[in-house]
Amino acid sequence: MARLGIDKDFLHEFTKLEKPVQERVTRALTKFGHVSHAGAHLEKIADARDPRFRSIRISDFWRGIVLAPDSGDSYTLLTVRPHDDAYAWARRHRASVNAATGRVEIRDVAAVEDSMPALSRMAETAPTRLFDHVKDSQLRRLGIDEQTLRFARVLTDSTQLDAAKSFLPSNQWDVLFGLAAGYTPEQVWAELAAEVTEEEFDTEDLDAAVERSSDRVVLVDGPEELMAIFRHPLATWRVYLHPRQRSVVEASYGGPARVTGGPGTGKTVVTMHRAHQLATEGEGTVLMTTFTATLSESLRTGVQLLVEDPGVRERIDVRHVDQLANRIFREHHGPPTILPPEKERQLWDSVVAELEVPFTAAFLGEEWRQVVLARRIGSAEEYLNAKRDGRGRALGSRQKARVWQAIWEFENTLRRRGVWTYETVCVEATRLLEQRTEKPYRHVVVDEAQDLSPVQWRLLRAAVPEQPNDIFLAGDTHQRIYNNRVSLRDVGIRVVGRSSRLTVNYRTTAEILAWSLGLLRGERIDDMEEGLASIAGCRSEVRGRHPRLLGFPTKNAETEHLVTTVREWMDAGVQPGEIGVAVRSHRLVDTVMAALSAAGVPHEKLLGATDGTEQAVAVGTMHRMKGLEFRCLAVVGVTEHHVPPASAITPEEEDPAAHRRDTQRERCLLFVACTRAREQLVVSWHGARSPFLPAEE
Ligand SMILES: Nc1ncnc2c1ncn2[C@@H]1O[C@H](COP(=O)(O)OP(=O)(O)OP(=O)(O)O)[C@@H](O)[C@H]1O
Repeated sequence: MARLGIDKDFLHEFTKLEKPVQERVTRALTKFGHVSHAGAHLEKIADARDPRFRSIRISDFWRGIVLAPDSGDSYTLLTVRPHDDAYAWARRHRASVNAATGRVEIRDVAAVEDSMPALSRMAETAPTRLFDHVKDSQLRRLGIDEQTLRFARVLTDSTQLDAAKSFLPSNQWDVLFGLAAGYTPEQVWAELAAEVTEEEFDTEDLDAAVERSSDRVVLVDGPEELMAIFRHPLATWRVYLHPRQRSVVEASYGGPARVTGGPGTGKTVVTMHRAHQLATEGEGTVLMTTFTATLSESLRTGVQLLVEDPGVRERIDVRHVDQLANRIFREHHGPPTILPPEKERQLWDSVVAELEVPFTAAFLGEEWRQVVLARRIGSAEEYLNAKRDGRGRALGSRQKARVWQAIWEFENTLRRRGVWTYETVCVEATRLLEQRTEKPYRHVVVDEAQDLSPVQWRLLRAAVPEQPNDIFLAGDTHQRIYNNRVSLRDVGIRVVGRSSRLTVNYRTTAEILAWSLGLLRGERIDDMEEGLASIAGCRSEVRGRHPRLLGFPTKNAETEHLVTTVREWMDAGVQPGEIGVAVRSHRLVDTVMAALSAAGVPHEKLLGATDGTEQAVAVGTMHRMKGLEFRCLAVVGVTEHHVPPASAITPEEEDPAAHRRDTQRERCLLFVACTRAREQLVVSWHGARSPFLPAEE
């Protein structure tokens, strides 16, 4: 029976085809998958560059190009194009097997040949060449074949290599990119070797190479699987993991492990696959968790898509961390009466007034969370001796005694009234779990780890016994958007020696990523292990438009322009659901919604997770944007005094450390918003621009 494979690049192309063409493709391939003599549907192409290319009829006007190896029975769809274009593609491209990885690769041979004469001429007069420092034998060992070798030898600078990204085989381009970026051949080999076995590959056996190429070809078992892939083509992660991601997913760890990486590097994808893997191993229930309801909702959708076996799916419990605390609490005490945040603030105010302590309610609330709860302090003595890292304002012992008095009064009032805050529910649930010998979970997998608070980490630690593969966490401290900071070590989670970093961004173009990274330049950001985190090396290999920065005299002019931009995107074929508008305040959400309404543009307020299938432009606060992505994104109202808003920043004179921390958090929030854009980003303001934006260029 024939096996159909779909090349990853085609899935990206598929999303951009018009609906009727997509339907034709699905129909043609479903028919193809049904017959036992699949070859019967394929036609030889007389002048194809690669004799193993065949064409498949999609409609009168459209053709697909399929790779049909000489032996074996697997067929891989490489591209679908208008008739003439498809044949032209087949005349330019060739498939081969990479000697180092044993995987299939496709290259535009004609483009390599066309660019050689000019590059050779330039190289003749250049004093040095890009790869002078690397021997031929080293390049060959890294999988560079003869044609790419000749090409690499005439390169004189890295912009020429950048331009070759679109036509060289991608694995080989990656190797050259690494070497040009200053990595030694050994370092590049170490990256490759982590992904492949030390096996001799038969570079003629394309069929075996297709089987090995799970990073670029998905082999489809039957029409239903094919339909599922085409229904969610953007969920390419469902079927593909980069080998580096796969090694993180499949590793066995002696204890807690974590993966870090900049935005869009696939951390969420990795956590879902990790949960799937652990649930498949079947040692017990996997808790998959994060810090908000919206995010856990999108994890749940992802898990449903990814995990087909209902038995395995049942072993993955997706819930956000406060939900877990609430569940454990209820099991023992029934539902808690929660004191809402504004009431909590009033309670602090009344404590301040009653005891006449010289501190603000905000200061006391933060001291309680970040010192008392975070360090599990239960007595005045413990508080007097406690480290107060990260708390700006120094306190003498008499001041500490007064703070403690206020905190004691606050906690005592909660007890007396029988009310709880989210934090105290979490603390109580942790106490209950610590008493249990039977823990509710065998594994815990955490996404967006940077935003969990110390009390939440303690809860998770208590929910799973300490053993191999107990906790797996993914996060990026550059994307922290709440005030929670933690030292993992302090909460009993040691990941030393079990940390991996992902560096390739799959979401955003290189232009958008580079510009967004510039927003954080110079910031010192912790790594949750008492050191500093680095985002160096985070890169995207997809090129696109530069972000557009636009200032307007008035808010009206800015929103009018936003409407025009959204219309232009839609006219260019972008679906409304693929467009997002991010703003800092709820009030601006309403303004933008009103402007889109008046213009008749379909839109909706972002309340929960979205997978881009809604037929409406998503408008939401920057906080709501976490974990999402949009093909085109406008970040609006990035105006002085609005980003950051004065209300979100502790005045410097009141507490310089808190001021720095708040400012950094707001900067990170803008960074998170901007890195949600996949292809196009527009950042605008009215009046003076936000101090976070680079000054006029
Ligand atoms: N190996 C891969 N090949 C192709 N696309 C990938 C791969 N891994 C991830 N992606 C895609 O990249 C995008 C970003 O992935 P994901 O959301 O997991 O990143 P992240 O690191 O969690 O991002 P962030 O921290 O910004 O929320 C998604 O569209 C995902 O489908």
